[in-house]
Amino acid sequence: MTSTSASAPAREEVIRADDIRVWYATDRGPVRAVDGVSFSVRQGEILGLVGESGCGKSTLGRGLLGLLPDGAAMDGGLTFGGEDLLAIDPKQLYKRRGQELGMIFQEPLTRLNPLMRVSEHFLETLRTHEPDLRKEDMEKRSLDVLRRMGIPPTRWRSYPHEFSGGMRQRLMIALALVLRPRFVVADEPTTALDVLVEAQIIRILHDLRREFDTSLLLITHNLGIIAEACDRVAVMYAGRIVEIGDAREVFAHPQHPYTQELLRSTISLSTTGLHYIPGAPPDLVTPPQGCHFHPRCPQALQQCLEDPPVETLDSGTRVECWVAARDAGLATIPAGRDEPLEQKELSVADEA
Ligand SMILES: Nc1ncnc2c1ncn2[C@@H]1O[C@H](COP(=O)(O)OP(=O)(O)OP(=O)(O)O)[C@@H](O)[C@H]1O
Ligand code: NI
Repeated sequence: MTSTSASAPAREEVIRADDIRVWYATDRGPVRAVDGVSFSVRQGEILGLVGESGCGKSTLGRGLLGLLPDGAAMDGGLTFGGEDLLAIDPKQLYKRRGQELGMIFQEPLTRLNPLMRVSEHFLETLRTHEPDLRKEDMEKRSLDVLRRMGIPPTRWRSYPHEFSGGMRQRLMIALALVLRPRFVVADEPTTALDVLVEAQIIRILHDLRREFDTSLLLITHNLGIIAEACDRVAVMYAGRIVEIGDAREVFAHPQHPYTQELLRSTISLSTTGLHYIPGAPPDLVTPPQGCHFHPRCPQALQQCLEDPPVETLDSGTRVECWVAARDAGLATIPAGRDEPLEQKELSVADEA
């Protein structure tokens, strides 16, 4: 099913993020939604991005494409197809590279114009980004992508409201893919869809990779989708990527306590529904010092009040955690700092 990136030959990096930060200006001060994130995505690779609500996943995805809303600011290094994009105003990025960058949004209805037919959506998109294409070629290419998404040519002149929710989502995906982007961010493409559509979308994502070598950042709450669709997975917590590695490896041997808790909560929700991660992600105006997860971490030590080291293990997994680094023999914790941390937040949440 899923091809493992481990056995595939090393491939060209399509996008590389270096210490990316994104913050929103608010009355209370800056919300540090993405707080120093580094990773790359190779050609044809599907990287999953998971984490609880409010951890900064959508902000990161939008930042990579230059699609941040007003009031957001970003810095750090960003390379796309070898070109250094640091110098480019993030807001210009989408205009310049829009054809090579695609975004599949969470809520298809708000992105489709109810007054425009399917045909007009496609032709307008192609005219904007590939004005030299002949109209008949635009039509041919659009119909081909629609067919792949399971939308028959007879719907070419339909309006968005004539489609079911699942079909509209596929319409959105087709619209993003008609430009044959090299890198696509899909933000919760399967939320609110039934299992059948979900399976279909996963298949389409695989087709896409096979045919066009598209690279994908797939944002989802659904760890099942990550397991089925992704080569690698990045786990985000409070603006940081706390763990990133081969998807199978991370699922089999999660290193960060947050990843472990996330996996436990998913497994038990689908069986007994008993386990959840106590507490909630922090306010990103004033995140906790040291490891941002320490107030909720069942394994937290005194040392976790200091910024955790970023270590790459033999398995290739990169993890940001004192306990994981110590257990791998990559960090020593000073005597006296290895006592468990008193967990006020956990006991409060457990009583609730
Ligand atoms: N326009 C905005 N202005 C101010 N703060 C914002 C804005 N958009 C998002 N945030 C804040 O930034 C943080 C990260 O939000 P983001 O939507 O990126 O998280 P997420 O991981 O995608 O969450 P979800 O899983 O719910 O989609 C949150 O604390 C959120 O409240
Ligand atoms: Ni989001």
